[in-house]
Amino acid sequence: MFSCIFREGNIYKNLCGGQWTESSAGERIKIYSPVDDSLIGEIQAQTRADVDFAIQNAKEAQKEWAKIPTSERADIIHKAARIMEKYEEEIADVLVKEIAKAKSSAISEVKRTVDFMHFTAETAKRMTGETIYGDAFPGFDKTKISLVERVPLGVILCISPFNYPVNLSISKIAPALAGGNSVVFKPPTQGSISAMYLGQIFCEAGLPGGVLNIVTGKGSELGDYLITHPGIDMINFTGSTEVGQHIAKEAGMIPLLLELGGKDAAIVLEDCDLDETAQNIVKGAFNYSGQRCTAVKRVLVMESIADELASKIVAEVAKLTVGRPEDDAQITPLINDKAADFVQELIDDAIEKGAKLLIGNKREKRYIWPTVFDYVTEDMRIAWEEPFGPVLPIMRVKTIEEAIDISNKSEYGLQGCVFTKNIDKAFAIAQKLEVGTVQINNKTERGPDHFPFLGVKASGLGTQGIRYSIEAMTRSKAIVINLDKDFQ
Ligand SMILES: NC(=O)C1=CN([C@@H]2O[C@H](COP(=O)(O)OP(=O)(O)OC[C@H]3O[C@@H](n4cnc5c(N)ncnc54)[C@H](OP(=O)(O)O)[C@@H]3O)[C@@H](O)[C@H]2O)C=CC1
Ligand SMILES: O=C(O)[C@H](O)COP(=O)(O)O
Repeated sequence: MFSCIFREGNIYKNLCGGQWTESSAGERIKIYSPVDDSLIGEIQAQTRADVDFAIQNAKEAQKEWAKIPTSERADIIHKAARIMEKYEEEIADVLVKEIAKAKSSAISEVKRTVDFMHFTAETAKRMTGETIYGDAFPGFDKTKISLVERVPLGVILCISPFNYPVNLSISKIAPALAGGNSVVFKPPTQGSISAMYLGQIFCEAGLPGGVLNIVTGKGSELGDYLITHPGIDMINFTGSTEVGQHIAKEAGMIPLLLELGGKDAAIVLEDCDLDETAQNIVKGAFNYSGQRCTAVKRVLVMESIADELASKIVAEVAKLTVGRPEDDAQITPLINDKAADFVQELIDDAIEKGAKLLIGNKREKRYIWPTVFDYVTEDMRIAWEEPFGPVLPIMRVKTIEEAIDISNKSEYGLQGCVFTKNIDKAFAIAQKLEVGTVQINNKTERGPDHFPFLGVKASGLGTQGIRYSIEAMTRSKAIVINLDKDFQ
């Protein structure tokens, strides 16, 4: 086997067709740290010809990979997970520099990814097909039997976002491979170096050449060529609603799994435990500086307890540390200037339209101090738009119906949460919220990773989650046996 060394100095190469490749145009993209603008490394700016090469290799390798018994495919995924543990510290350090994730969260991302891989390998081994007898349908009998198995879709294009470049990449790649597919993986440009370790670990684990192929380059330049390529059989994408909707328009008649933006609401009723609720909301809103699709992005609170909740939220927010990710600060610089400018725009709009600033509205370059507004009204952008940054709007409501109505008016439908001790009320609200998942007495969040995770409306299409992802990237194949009726 060729050596698994994916970098020379700080120049990173891509695993492609079982080789470590460079851009055929000889072009590279420099990756700088959002923390201090230092140069972290250079990735390949690949061309259309490189994409063709990756997809052609994926196509050929998939045929053989699908023939390998599931247990052997699972063994390779287990092995890759064990190898990833070896790189835990190194990958976490890259995440800290490349996407400004606090060190402890970066370590958690790697650990969660290792667990995800082991669970995927085990789940794949336990997935079964089914046998259906004809006699349940009028006019047929037991001589007609359908044997239904799940078969791979072929070549899966996996595209992941910057905020979890390791975990949200493996949450596509591992289930795709487990199901017998090959993969063309396009990591986020800011996040590529962290994501590139996946090529390294699968190479070390002995994954056959061509089964996993990495393509790097700017989505705005290479994206359309990838998503419309006739060699791609399915697209599994996590990222912004804007790009997700563009993919849905352009991709043609292939299956899509899209996990997009959100505007998750926390509905807070009078009888909740206010201390726990405030702590939950603050964690949910400000982890990784709010750069999570599942972040709590607005609070809809009953008027009678709004003052008390707001002061408890402010007390929790005041404890958050702002600083460098290597020092494990809770609020770290946003991913780029554009993101910080956008968050500042939403803050300025809220102030201009009369929201009451409770804490925050301080900025230094890409650092935005955690900001909370009270008395946010429906005419303000922050009531509807996803900041992907550390800003939390509080909207006061008079009734449960009003809270449900505001929650459902959003274009998004990822998650929602309800805080109350009354399970009957919680359940009734949960049933009315137009979202993929409702959390009762907990912040909105994706995990544990074997639960279904999905968005409705502009938040997505299809369902992720270990078993659900394997199902989404395989299809039913039926073979019907027609027995001789004379032997019945
Ligand atoms: N629902 C969910 O599970 C999640 C949703 N998100 C959402 O993602 C957004 C933040 O992530 P961000 O990375 O900025 O999202 P983007 O949509 O900007 O980018 C996501 C990925 O798509 C690529 N891309 C960009 N343009 C195209 C194109 N035309 N065709 C194909 N691929 C393309 C990007 O590449 P490049 O980096 O080179 O531009 C990147 O790899 C937020 O809106 C957030 O809510 C994030 C995480 C989870
Ligand atoms: O990228 C995201 O925002 C994730 O899908 C949410 O994951 P989390 O709830 O585990 O942070």
